[in-house]
Parts: sequence; structure tokens; C-alpha cells
Amino acid sequence: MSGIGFVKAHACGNDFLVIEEREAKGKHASMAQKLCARNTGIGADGIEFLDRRADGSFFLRLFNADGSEAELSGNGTRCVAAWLAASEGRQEVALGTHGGIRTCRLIERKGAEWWIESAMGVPRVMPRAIEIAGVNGVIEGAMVNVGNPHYVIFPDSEDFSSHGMSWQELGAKISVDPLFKFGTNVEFVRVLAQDQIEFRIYERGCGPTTSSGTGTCASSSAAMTLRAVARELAAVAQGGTQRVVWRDSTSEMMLTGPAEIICKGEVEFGG
Ligand SMILES: N[C@@H](CCC[C@H](N)C(=O)O)C(=O)O
Repeated sequence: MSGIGFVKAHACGNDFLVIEEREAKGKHASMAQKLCARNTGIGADGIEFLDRRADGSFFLRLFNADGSEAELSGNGTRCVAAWLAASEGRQEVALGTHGGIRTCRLIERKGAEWWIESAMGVPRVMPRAIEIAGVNGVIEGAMVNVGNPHYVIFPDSEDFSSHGMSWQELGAKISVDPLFKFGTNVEFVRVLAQDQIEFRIYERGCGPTTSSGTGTCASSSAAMTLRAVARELAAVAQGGTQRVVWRDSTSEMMLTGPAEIICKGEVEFGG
């Protein structure tokens, strides 16, 4: 057994461990399953493995709580940027991911919160009605790629339920349906005002979460494209509000929100 250094951080309740890549020793998936477990591990929605490369650049590998690898996390990337700001004073940092480079800029520190603006790439929104095994009727929505895959729907009901199911039940079915070869994150979006949306998130690889950075971008870009809401939005999730700006469909989406360092320590990992 050997102690592994970790940092725990969260962005609107979407929580991550940050662990140096050299500590993983090829055991990323089992480390994520063990350390992210809420009762028997530290507890987190995923692990960001931080690789510090010889040329001075950074690369992040994100593993979900179930051990699956995702292209990236918006909130997880911001948590790493907050840690690099807190521990090394970095005001701006470019973080490579399998979904592209995300550049994060520190806007301000408010108490324990690090407010960071991230350039999140150019969302691709593809309207698409789908049929899912075990769900009655056709689901209208959009497949959205923001570096990782999302399916966004717009339920009418205030509790975000749709097709006779709670959003959690429907999200669980859509997320693993074979229609999505690599699985998908699922967002349920309601338009509250011309410049405000509210949404719920069912994440691939970890289930319901209180917030998602890429989910915020996917929900916002789908609402801008399909519901003609404003190009600057407040996106309200259970864990808090993030701000989104998307000037036009060919520009990068900018996402601003908080991240907070919770603790750091050492954890035993037997492999
Ligand atoms: N919560 C994240 C998204 C994490 C990855 C996702 N579960 C996936 O498998 O794509 C975010 O803030 O973007």
C-alpha cells in the first residue's frame, strides 16, 4: 500500500479529485471506482488526472466515478484551474483534454470561491428526435457535442419529468441506450426567461449531478439554437448558476462559474 496525494474540489456541487498522472500507474479506472465511492472511498463524481508534460504544458484525463473515461469535464477542468491558481498563482492556464484544449482564466476570488472563465470550444447542436427502448413515444431534442456527447430535451413540466417518467429515470435510460455508441450525458432544460434557463443533469458514468460545465454549455447552446433564447444566459442548475456567452454558432462558448478547493490529503490505494 502506498499513499497517493489528492486534492478534492467542487464546482456547484459537481465534485472531483485531482491526482497527479504519475500516481495512476495505469490504474486510472480502478482508482476512480474506488476513490470516488461515496461510502467506501473519498467520494467524488470523477477524477482529473493531471499530467505535467516536459514542455511545460498540462493534459487532463478524466475518469467518471464508474471507471469510464470521458473526453473532458467543464467543471472538472475549472476545479484543476482553481487548484493551479491556489497552489501556484496561475492566473491563466491552457489545459489539454481529449475533447480539445480548454483555456481557463481567473476572474476573481470571492472568499473560498475561485471564479473562472473557460473557453469551451464551439458546440455542435444537431436537432434529432429519438426513440428509446422502454419509453413510450418519440423524444424531441438535440444531440450536442461540446467535446463530449450530450442529448438535450425540453420537458414542459415544472419537475422536469417527461414521457411519464421522472428526469432521473428517463436520463438513466437515454444515457445507456445503444443509439449512443459511447453513451451520452442527458440534460432536461426549461426556459425561464429570455436570458435564463434552468436544467437538470443525468451524467454518463455517474448519474444525476448538481451541476455540469459541459452540460451547461450543451443546454445553453441547444436553447439558443432551438428556443431562440439570448446569446448571454444565466444557466441555473441545482448546485448553482453559471454564465454562458456564445456570440454566434461559429465562435467559442465562454463559461463562467465558481470552483472551491475542499481539502487535500493522502489516500491509501491498494490497486
Ligand atoms: N460533470 C462534467 C462532465 C463529466 C464527464 C461526463 N460524465 C461524461 O462522461 O462525458 C462537466 O462538468 O462537464
